[in-house]
Amino acid sequence: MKITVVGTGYVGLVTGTCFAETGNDVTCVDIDVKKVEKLSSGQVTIYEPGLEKLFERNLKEGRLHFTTNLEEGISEAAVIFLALPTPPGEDGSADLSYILKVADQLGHLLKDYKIIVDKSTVPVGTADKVHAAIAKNATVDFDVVSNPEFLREGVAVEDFMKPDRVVIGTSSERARKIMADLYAPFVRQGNPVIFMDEKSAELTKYAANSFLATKISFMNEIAILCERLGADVDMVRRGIGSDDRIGKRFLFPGIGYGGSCFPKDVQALVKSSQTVDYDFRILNAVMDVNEAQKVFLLPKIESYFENNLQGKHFALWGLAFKPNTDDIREAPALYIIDRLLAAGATVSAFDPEAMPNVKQLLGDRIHFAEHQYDALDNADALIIATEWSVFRTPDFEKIRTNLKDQVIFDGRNLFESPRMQELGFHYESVGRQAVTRLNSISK
Ligand SMILES: NC(=O)c1ccc[n+]([C@@H]2O[C@H](COP(=O)([O-])OP(=O)(O)OC[C@H]3O[C@@H](n4cnc5c(N)ncnc54)[C@H](O)[C@@H]3O)[C@@H](O)[C@H]2O)c1
Ligand SMILES: O=c1ccn([C@@H]2O[C@H](COP(=O)(O)OP(=O)(O)O[C@H]3O[C@H](CO)[C@@H](O)[C@H](O)[C@H]3O)[C@@H](O)[C@H]2O)c(=O)[nH]1
Repeated sequence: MKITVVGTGYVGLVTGTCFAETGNDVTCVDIDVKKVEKLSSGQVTIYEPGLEKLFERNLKEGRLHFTTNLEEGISEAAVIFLALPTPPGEDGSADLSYILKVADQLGHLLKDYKIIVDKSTVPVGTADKVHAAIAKNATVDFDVVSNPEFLREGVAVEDFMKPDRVVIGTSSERARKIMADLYAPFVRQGNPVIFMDEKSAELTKYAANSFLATKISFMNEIAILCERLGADVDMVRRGIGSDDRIGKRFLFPGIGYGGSCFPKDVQALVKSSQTVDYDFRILNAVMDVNEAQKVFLLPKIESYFENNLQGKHFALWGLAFKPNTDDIREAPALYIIDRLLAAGATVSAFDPEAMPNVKQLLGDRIHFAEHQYDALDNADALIIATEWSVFRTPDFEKIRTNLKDQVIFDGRNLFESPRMQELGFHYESVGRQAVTRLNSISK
């Protein structure tokens, strides 16, 4: 099938590449000229494990094309996916201007029946708005379908190729058949395509993200209780996660959820609720807890250094909002850095992929280390903000000798507390009791 993806960012590039991989002829359209040039010349513009190989193969075999020209890009397509940004507007509700602008243009450009698919995360009622914006100028028949995307960054290819489910919202029988054909290769594993109306599909996406964010904020509050009551959140997590009704996943406490989706989508659902005169109380609490959680380590750090961070130097491992991505949108590490700098401290950071993005944002306000161990030089303490695999089994001897003082604040619970104590560290984490060194080995 010939398909077009409008918007070749994270979701657009993965969507286009994966549809090409299943034999479709895919044209990706983007207004970013540099991005289109890079992609056309074979350069993948995002860091996503497994994507490059698929991208190169499909580009070489002629199933992937890139253009900045919308008219040319959609001319032969049967299905047009809109994978455009829906950032928070000034009041926190989803900004639909990117989507509606393209919808408006499409109305002028459609020459035969096409399906226009909202792949972006959009509030309930957007399919109707997109339909109206196209219909204003269109002279041919078309359908608008809601097909939200559930991929996670870092495992995006796997999520797309083997989805837990595909949600397709449409009231058109014609569109339903074409969408079912398009997704047939992805649901061979027995996972379902769930057909529903457009509004339910739109709400499903927000409900999924908001529910997952709720799980995280809930566990972060349990972690606080664990610390105060003398319990261990790892034990509690295992204890409740073994109940199938609760499930093992997304119960990891930490320093808050970040990324380009949860923060904006939870906020957008709260705003949507307000438009129908409903105060979504649980989600307001989820957001409050997350705000506090992003800087959860700060009071621990301040207390250790007796409320004086002036002149202190910190090593920071992890800048991306989670491992296996270079994405720093709403990354908790950035909030920690801000607070440390404001308190007069300095920071030397290391991240396997995200440093170029942070450099663009912060310039020389912090130091970027060549290697994870270089970041430790002369540091008063190590702070861990992202659970990259390379941080999980470090050379503790190197940490000990490179750090000025053997102190670790771990926002991702990477290590076992008793072991850290044996190794001679002062170690504080999330939802577990702080341990202090048995034998202090200060330099
Ligand atoms: N990033 C994720 O993990 C993820 C997962 C599921 C859903 N989503 C949702 O998918 C949507 C897209 O997210 P993203 O992270 O891919 O965004 P992104 O910012 O990475 O990419 C958007 C792309 O659209 C392009 N663009 C903007 N205006 C355009 C126009 N008029 N014509 C053509 N291209 C245009 C931009 O240049 C950019 O390349 C959002 O609604 C997001 O909430 C994101
Ligand atoms: O137990 C957990 C799991 C996750 N997180 C944090 O939650 C955030 C989001 O993580 P994750 O969901 O893995 O990343 P995203 O790539 O943002 O994916 C989410 O957002 C996407 C965009 O809407 C959806 O498509 C995905 O289904 C949804 O998982 C990150 O900051 C994680 O550190 C935790 O703190 N504890």
